[in-house]
Amino acid sequence: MADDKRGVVGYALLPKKQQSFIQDSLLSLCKSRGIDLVRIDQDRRLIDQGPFDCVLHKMYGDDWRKQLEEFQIENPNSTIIDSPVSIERLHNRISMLQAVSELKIESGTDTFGIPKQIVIYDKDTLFDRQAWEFLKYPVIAKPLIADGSAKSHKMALIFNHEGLNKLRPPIVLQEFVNHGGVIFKVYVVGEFVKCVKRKSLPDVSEEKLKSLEGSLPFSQVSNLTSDERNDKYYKLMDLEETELPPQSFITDIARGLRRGLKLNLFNFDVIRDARIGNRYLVIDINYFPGYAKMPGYETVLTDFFCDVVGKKSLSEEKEKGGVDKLQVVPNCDVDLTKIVSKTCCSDGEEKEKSPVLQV
Ligand SMILES: O=P(O)(O)O[C@@H]1[C@@H](OP(=O)(O)O)[C@H](OP(=O)(O)O)[C@H](O)[C@H](OP(=O)(O)O)[C@H]1OP(=O)(O)O
Ligand SMILES: Nc1ncnc2c1ncn2[C@@H]1O[C@H](COP(=O)(O)OP(=O)(O)O)[C@@H](O)[C@H]1O
Ligand SMILES: [Mg+2]
Ligand SMILES: [Mg+2]
Repeated sequence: MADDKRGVVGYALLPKKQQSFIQDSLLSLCKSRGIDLVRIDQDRRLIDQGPFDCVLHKMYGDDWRKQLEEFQIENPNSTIIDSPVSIERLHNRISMLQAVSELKIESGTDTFGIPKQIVIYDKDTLFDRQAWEFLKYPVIAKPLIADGSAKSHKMALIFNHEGLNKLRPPIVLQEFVNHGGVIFKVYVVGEFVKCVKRKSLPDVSEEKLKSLEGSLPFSQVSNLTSDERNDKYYKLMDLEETELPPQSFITDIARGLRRGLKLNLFNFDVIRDARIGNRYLVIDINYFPGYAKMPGYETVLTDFFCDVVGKKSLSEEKEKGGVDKLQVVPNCDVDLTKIVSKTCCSDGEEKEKSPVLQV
């Protein structure tokens, strides 16, 4: 694109996402760099709107997917961020983490992987302890489907057999790994990678486990409100004291995942195994996460949009075209493993997240 021609990025986001992501500060920075962010009207067909150099979206469903396909056929030069097929892989907590297991990275002394886990489709298997004897209590029960619904975030820490009663398969049972109560969130925007710290579930000692009963439901613990964060229980875990993982190691994983998943906009959650100080476990990958919580998100996203629509980024402008252009990961045709469309974890009731975890 000639650098004097404006780039147009159309966005299709749910109202909550639009509110958090499309901030005036982002709009004006984009504008000053020759990019217009334009809302896609979801009451009209996508194909009747535009032109868009890029379509940015976090919308689901067959109809939307068809609209994107139609749009791409009519507008082959437009870039869709990201391909619905690639995004769908993240809607299943098993296929999501397979991408991590498939990664081959030379990592020196630090190692990475995923926690031991099993997918449970029925109650018989759930209560058949032999079927998952390789998992020791405590375990975390997660809904198999991670489609962004409130239900898909409802989890439970299971301390013993009694805690299984409230679970509703299909679920993933995953080994709970003590990690010092701090989680690392790694935000990826194209080639850009940023790792931040957030509070997580506290460790469960073997001693404590003996006295714990049944299960403990929780939801989106890393998104605590500031009141919850100041609660004396969470204050025990000192975020500042916790060292970040080595940046180059995290960047290698992030870039490997980006290529493996064929996605440009995602984040992943990493914990450091408290038993083995240099072992890192990826536990969750999210499409188009809450970027507005990332310091300087406006610059990072604006640079990315410039790359996508073929405009010079700020650093290129400064260096007068001296650096290579970033490559947007192209759309792909990944064959999805089994995707189940409905699931429920725990007792399925609408419970509030529990700010104070009595572990
Ligand atoms: O709303 P936010 O800003 O907390 O962002 C959520 C993410 O929080 P994070 O950026 O990782 O702290 C959140 O990440 P977690 O699953 O909490 O690790 C999800 O990405 C969530 O999307 P969805 O509900 O899974 O579709 C994200 O929600 P949406 O903004 O997409 O609704
Ligand atoms: N295997 C695990 N071991 C220890 N803590 C975990 C594990 N899996 C998840 N958690 C904790 O539970 C939280 C929610 O789990 P996660 O898989 O990230 O679900 P969500 O998609 O709702 O964010 C994590 O942020 C972390 O605090
Ligand atoms: Mg998470
Ligand atoms: Mg998630």
